[in-house]
Amino acid sequence: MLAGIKSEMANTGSVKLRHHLQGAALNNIMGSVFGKRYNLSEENADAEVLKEMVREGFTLLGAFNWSDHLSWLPKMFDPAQVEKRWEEKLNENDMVAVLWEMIFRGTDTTTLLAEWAMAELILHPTVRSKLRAEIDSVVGSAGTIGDADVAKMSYLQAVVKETLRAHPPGPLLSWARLSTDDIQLSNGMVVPAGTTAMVNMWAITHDSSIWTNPDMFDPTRFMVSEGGVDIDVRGGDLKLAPFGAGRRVCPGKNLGLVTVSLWIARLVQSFEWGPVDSDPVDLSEVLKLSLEMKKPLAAVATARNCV
Ligand code: HEM
Repeated sequence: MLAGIKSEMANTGSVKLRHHLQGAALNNIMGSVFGKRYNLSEENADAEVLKEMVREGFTLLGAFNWSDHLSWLPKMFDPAQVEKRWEEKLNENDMVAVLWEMIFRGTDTTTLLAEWAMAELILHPTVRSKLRAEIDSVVGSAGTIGDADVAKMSYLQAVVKETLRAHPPGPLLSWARLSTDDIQLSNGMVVPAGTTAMVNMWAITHDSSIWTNPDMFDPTRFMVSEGGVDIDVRGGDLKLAPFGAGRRVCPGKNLGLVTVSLWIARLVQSFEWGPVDSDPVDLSEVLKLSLEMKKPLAAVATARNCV
């Protein structure tokens, strides 16, 4: 990824970060699932097909589905035999689906989170230099950053948490859920069995009764040493549960957090980042199944001596 960014900068004078992140994300997941990696410095038909499948998967999953709202419909019309297969054991198609789900869920989420984080870092030079100072203090300006180093970087983790709060990649978690029983809420309301419910995590993470200045990008809110609070973003605190919580919590949450933290640390260590004057950073959002930057991030990345 770093070499690709350097080369695009040399050729065009600026860099569109998203496709570099998508390539790295795909390689990461394909490496974990199939032990396979692509050489992304040249065109690769397989990798392009996979990226297109991920894009299509998100569009389909986010599309309106009558069966989510009319619980009797699948009993009458169920071409994929979903109802019948509840009773069966996992077959080969199910296993393919599980592996595909990891590729599909693990690629876009990490890409988008890293893109949002870099956009905020470009807009906030003081946050960026504080992060750079932390990275340099842990590994030096040219040291290779590993997972163990990331664990020592509390400000980096705060930057990732603040990005998850400001721009949760799955703002509606998995969109629709169907309640199987009547559920009594703590405020006295009852959600009757058979209700389709959505959790709006974006609304929770922007609620001013929960967060001070929710529209401000401020990683120190998670720095205990600076008066902030350390929140477990992996489902332990519903104020900020960008991976969901409970039985259907994201199984890739630890991998996602480590991956994105490592990418951001390496990107900040390796390049000086700045905006493109003719193409400024725009934080407008577009909601697909995930929350994307409407205008993909363009930046100027000047290599430091460690690349
Ligand atoms: C920063 C990165 C990531 C974010 C923000 C994220 C977020 C989410 C969210 C919000 C859900 C839905 C949870 C719910 O409905 O309660 C989910 C589900 C899921 N995620 Fe992730 N995810 C990330 C990375 C990954 C990775 C790296 C993988 C795979 C290796 C992965 C695999 C899955 C799978 C398989 C599900 C479906 C779980 C189920 O339905 O039971 N995710 N993720």
